[in-house]
Amino acid sequence: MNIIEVNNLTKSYGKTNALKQLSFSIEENKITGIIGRNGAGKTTMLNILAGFIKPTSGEVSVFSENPFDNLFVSSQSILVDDTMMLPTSLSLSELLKEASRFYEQWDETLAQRLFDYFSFDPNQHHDKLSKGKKSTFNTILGLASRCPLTIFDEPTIGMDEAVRKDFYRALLKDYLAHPRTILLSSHHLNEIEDLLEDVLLINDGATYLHMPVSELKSYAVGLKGPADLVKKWSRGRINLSSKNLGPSQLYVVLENDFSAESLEEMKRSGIELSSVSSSDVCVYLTSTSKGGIDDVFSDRETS
Ligand SMILES: Nc1ncnc2c1ncn2[C@@H]1O[C@H](COP(=O)(O)OP(=O)(O)OP(=O)(O)O)[C@@H](O)[C@H]1O
Repeated sequence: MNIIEVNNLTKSYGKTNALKQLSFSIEENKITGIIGRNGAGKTTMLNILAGFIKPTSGEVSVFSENPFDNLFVSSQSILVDDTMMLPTSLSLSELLKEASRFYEQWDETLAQRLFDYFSFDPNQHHDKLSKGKKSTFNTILGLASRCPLTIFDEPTIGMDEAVRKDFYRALLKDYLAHPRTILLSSHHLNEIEDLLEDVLLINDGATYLHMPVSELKSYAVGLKGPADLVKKWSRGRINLSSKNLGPSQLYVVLENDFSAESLEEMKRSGIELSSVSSSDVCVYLTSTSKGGIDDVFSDRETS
């Protein structure tokens, strides 16, 4: 069953089109990574799903309802991000108590265990927390709420590496024990890909790709070797990235629609094949140039 249906969703801010005819659907009880470059429209889209922003046009349905300003949708979903506005007059322990009153499926024990594990002071106030601690507290709300739709928009901002790992682990363990629909936006696909079932790649306000992460891992292949040979195999193929590795050596990343026989033949002819991480695939697919940052320096290097 689809919990989210988005059709031709557009959101404009004056002349800026943050979302352009975005369409996708999300199945119940899956973890989907929301991936995209800066300014792609991820936050705008997630805020529309949570009912905080009204679309300019198009259709959005969450739990079969229009999410905008919808009490049912807000009781069944939570959006965790670094702009969460929590009452400054309440202490952290009072905030947890308030959350337990609002969210039907709130897990008191989990909230308290995570709170203690991350060494929070119950009398501390949210607005006085450091950036990383604020993010950590917000993720406790996200996990313990056990909302059927849980949205994390770049939840690890400011967290150190150990806390990020702990959060991902806690998310996975809790999800396995209590499956629900989770959307997780991040700029670090390499860190979260093992958690994900699907990836939704947004580029310039539109859906670029929506597929199981396992498929994304084999989406592309890297070819390195003599330039003439690499060029021969690249002919007529979709080239995602290309880099000169010296006067006669070339590295290209191609969409991997080669047969097993072709890949074997390439190897025999002296081409080195390599896998391309799903994170790199997303970067290449959404890049405006084939050579990446190297293109900025290309004329200087050859002059
Ligand atoms: N309130 C706003 N007013 C005007 N423009 C906005 C507003 N919010 C977002 N935008 C614009 O909409 C586009 C999409 O922004 P959005 O924050 O959704 O992208 P994002 O993918 O979350 O980016 P990032 O990865 O950098 O957080 C950007 O061009 C942004 O400048």
